[in-house]
Amino acid sequence: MADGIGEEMIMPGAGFKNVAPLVRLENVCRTFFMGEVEVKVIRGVDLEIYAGELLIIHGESGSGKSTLLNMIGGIDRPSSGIIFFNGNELTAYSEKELTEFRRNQVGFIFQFYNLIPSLTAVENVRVATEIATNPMDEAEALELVGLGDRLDYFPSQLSGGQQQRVAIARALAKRPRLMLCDEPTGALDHETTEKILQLLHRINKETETTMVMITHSSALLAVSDRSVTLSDGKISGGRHRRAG
Ligand SMILES: Nc1ncnc2c1ncn2[C@@H]1O[C@H](COP(=O)(O)OP(=O)(O)OP(=O)(O)O)[C@@H](O)[C@H]1O
Repeated sequence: MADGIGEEMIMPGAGFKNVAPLVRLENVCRTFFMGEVEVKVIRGVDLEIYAGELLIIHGESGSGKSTLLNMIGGIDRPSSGIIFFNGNELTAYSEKELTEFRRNQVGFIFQFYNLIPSLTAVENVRVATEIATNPMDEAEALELVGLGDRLDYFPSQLSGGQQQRVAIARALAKRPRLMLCDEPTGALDHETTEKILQLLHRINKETETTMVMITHSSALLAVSDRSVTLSDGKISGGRHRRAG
């Protein structure tokens, strides 16, 4: 067994031990039907995510990482099992409550930035702030990601890394409790990847926003608080950063 890998190591790190989890998954399963064929993608996941931590989810392609992230973010619902957010049973929410939850509590960042081409950077961020209850100023959010001088640029006038920064600002501007990042650097070159991951790490530490991220980057793994591995629809192991 590799150093630091094992059942005991998927428990939260030292700084997170004595707090109630922000998110708790209990025996979560997700099955899809392809015609008559039943595909069991997530097969009994128990997981706790602590406020302020940066958790990495690993796993081979097709292991169910995005499916799991989507259920945590209220984009999708489990076929069975329970998810709690901040002590409330997310899986019992109505569609309306789930929409409110996504709007106010969750910032999503995807591999492809999903910016609206006809809107400027500041207008793209406004798409999120307009419907959030306690947003930050759009310019402030863009300032935080290093784009204070690009407020009026359209996506086509920005590099891939800058477009992802706009997407990060859009997620951050809602002041979400939870940021969910699904391969946020999947479309970027090595150098830009490092910069975006550094930015996300800085945001996690400075704003204490809880972050769950699917990434293959070993650089981020070194500084993340904890990682878990998804294999065959279950959590098969993980590790957390050692103190010191
Ligand atoms: N809506 C759906 N309908 C049917 N099957 C689905 C659906 N969504 C996901 N799946 C299946 O679930 C499995 C896991 O998909 P998922 O995208 O969660 O994996 P992943 O680990 O994120 O993969 P990757 O690293 O390649 O992005 C795949 O076999 C996929 O085909």
